[in-house]
Amino acid sequence: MAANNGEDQQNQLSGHKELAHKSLLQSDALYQYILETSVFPREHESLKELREMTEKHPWNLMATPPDEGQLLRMLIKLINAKNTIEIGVFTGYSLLSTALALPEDGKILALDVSREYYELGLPIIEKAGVAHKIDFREGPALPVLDELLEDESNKGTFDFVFVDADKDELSQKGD
Ligand SMILES: C[S@@+](CC[C@H](N)C(=O)[O-])C[C@H]1O[C@@H](n2cnc3c(N)ncnc32)[C@H](O)[C@@H]1O
Repeated sequence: MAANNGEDQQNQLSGHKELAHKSLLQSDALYQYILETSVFPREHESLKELREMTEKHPWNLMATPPDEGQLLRMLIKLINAKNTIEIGVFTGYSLLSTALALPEDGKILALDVSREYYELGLPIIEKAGVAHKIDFREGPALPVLDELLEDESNKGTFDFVFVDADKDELSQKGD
């Protein structure tokens, strides 16, 4: 990763404060320490670019924080996931984390009611060379999941699902 200058670091610090509200950790200072010493040094340069672009968006608090992005990456690698579903893409931070963690022939069915959000991050995803792994579909996730469930041939084909939208309703589809 390229070394940060002072201004870059200042920008990152202001980003931490907003992201810390979503963290499981109760202490902003501890969260910031973890980001600086463990998360940011391991963050892929395309994820950094996407995160910094998203921080300027009025709905930036919707974005997956970078520590969770790394957890996703770890889980995907641990189970050797190949075929995944993501529900709730926004600008694509978790989607890009997943795409980077998957093998070259890995696939993500990515669902979001807004293509507009997805297209904000798409140029960065394309530059990272992983757009071919993504099948983005615009619209509510539930009908797509129902369709997948109806088709018996889909049984056992998905090995990882990240639900980051409408969790109450969609959790009923967890089986
Ligand atoms: C918390 S954000 C997702 C954050 C994203 N995972 C990231 O890494 O930045 C929730 C997203 O879910 C989308 N959404 C809300 N309800 C939905 C639904 N029923 N089906 C699909 N997407 C939905 C919203 O448009 C929004 O982009």
